[in-house]
Formats: sequence, C-alpha cells, structure tokens
Amino acid sequence: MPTDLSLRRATEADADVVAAVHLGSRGAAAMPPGVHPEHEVRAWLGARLAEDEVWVAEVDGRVVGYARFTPTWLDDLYVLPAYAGRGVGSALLDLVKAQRPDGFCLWVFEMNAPARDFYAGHGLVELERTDGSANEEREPDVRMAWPGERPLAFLRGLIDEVDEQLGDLLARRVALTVAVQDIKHDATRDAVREREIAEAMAVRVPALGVERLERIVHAIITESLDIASS
Ligand SMILES: O=C(O)C(=O)C[C@]1(C(=O)O)C=C[C@@H](O)C=C1
Repeated sequence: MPTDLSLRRATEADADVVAAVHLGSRGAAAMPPGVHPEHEVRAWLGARLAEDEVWVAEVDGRVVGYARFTPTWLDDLYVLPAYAGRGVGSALLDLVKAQRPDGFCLWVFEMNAPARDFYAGHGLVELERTDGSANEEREPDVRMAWPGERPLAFLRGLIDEVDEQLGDLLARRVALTVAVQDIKHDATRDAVREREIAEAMAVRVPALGVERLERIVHAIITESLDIASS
C-alpha cells in the first residue's frame, strides 16, 4: 500500500466524491455504458451510503477510490483511472476481506478482463457466468467469490441457497408429471419427448451436456411417475 494512501469509512458527506469516482472510473473501464443518467447515479449512490458499508481510499487527502459492500456482496470497487496501478484497488479489496472474513460474492462484466484478472489474482474464484439477460446492461457477467477464511463453509452456504431453489423447481416439476398422469393414465415412457427435454435443458446448462441431462431428467420422471402411481 503506498505510504500516501489511507482508508476510512465514508460518511454521507462523501456522496458527491464517491459519485465522481464511480462515474469517472466506470467511464474509463472495460464496461458497458451505464443505463442511468448521472443525476440518478448520484441520488442512488447517496441513498446507498446510508444503507451499505462504504469505505473511501484517499491519496494526499483526495478521495480516489471506494468500496461499497453489504454483509454478503461487494457491490462496487472503483478507483479513478489516474490512480490505477498504485495499489489502491488492492488496499480496498484487502479491507473488504478483513471486514468480511466469512467471504463474499461480486458480479463483474465478462468484457471487463482487467477486473476479472485483478480479482483472480487476489484469490477470488469464478462461480458462474450469465448471458446478461438478468442485468440492467444486458451484458454477460461473471459471479466471483472470495470464499473467506472457512471456504468449505462458505461454499456450502451457497450450495444450500441454490438447493433451496432447486427444491422449489423440483416440487413444480413433480407436480406437472403427476398432473399429466391424471389425464393420461399411461406411464409408458416417451424416450423422444425426454430427449427433447434434455436437449432444451442443455441450451441452459451446456456444461452438463445432453447425455448427462437425459439421465437426470430420466431420474426425475421416474420418481415423479412413482409418486403419481402411489
Ligand atoms: O409428456 C408426457 O407425455 C408425459 O407423460 C410427461 C413426461 C414428463 O414428466 O415430462 C413423463 C413421462 C414421459 O416419458 C415423458 C414426459
């Protein structure tokens, strides 16, 4: 950390400088253009200052970077382009790690290779990629995580979250097979239809591929038909 760099907790009085760092840094980064006008970004960041934990990095008394984080997510880490490469981002990231020893996640745009390399170089791991349809910019992004001091516990926590959603989806899936049986009363398997289902899923989960998905779909339908017949 450069000797002239210091970190401190931001106050609501920092709203303008934090917004200036956000806009200045984002404008120069390998990121899609923001979808909100500047006045909206300023108002929104001002409101977040009251809710989230925000720390600023100062060089010679000037705010040149900031980190904004919740109990489980690092939402913003920005450094003014003129101060890049001086350890400001690393100092802020180290601070977030110290404040969140149980780990945290973040989203980074896939196109932002410098940021992804920075996070990977600081021990963050890639968890998932999206096609961008769920973010405002509609740009593919990557979920990364710092798994904290107890990485197994951290990852198990994330598994529990996803399995909760998977359980809800399975409940809906089982109910549909049962509903079909209520009208069809014929549990003969339709291999062509099951293959189509697996192929459609493979578009969303290419990592698994059609063959593995066929086995998964087969198991789900087998158990669902068993429920329908009981
Ligand atoms: O689509 C049907 O005809 C069904 O019976 C439903 C269903 C399914 O649960 O998706 C169940 C068994 C068949 O092998 C194929 C599909």
